[in-house]
Amino acid sequence: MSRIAIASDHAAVDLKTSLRDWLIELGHDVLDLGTATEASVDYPDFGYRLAAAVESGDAEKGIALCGSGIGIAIAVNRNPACRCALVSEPLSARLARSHNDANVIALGARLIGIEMAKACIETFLATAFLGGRHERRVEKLTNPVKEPA
Ligand SMILES: O=C(CO)[C@H](O)[C@H](O)[C@H](O)COP(=O)(O)O
Repeated sequence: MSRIAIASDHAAVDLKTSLRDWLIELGHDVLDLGTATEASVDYPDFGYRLAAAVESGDAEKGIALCGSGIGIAIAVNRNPACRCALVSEPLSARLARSHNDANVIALGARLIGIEMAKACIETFLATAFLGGRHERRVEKLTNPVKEPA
């Protein structure tokens, strides 16, 4: 089973710990990149750390968490190796994989409960990229065109 990196700021540390333990119980290889306590930290540091793990191949997929999920999603997406989708329900998690080939999802710990977070993650991990017409579009995300058609 491929490795999953998980990272959060202080606002999502409790949810991260619960999700990490749940994923390990399910048999996943989980790389916990912090934070480890409720002491206030800056979400970009953890978003960049998670993105670097995906970029290097240390992890195939990532789960990024902060209070809203917004800040850490922005941070992860600063790394061109990552396509991070902020999701709050499983349909978005499925579309993020099937259409966008997202390799990271972001969740807002102050906005969703643990059961919804688990449902999003299960769908994210179980859904394959559809390819086809979506391949061309994802390629344009990887290599942005300066003058779009
Ligand atoms: O990045 C965010 C908002 O886009 C996250 O929700 C952060 O977790 C949040 O900003 C942290 O806020 P705090 O008041 O410092 O706990």
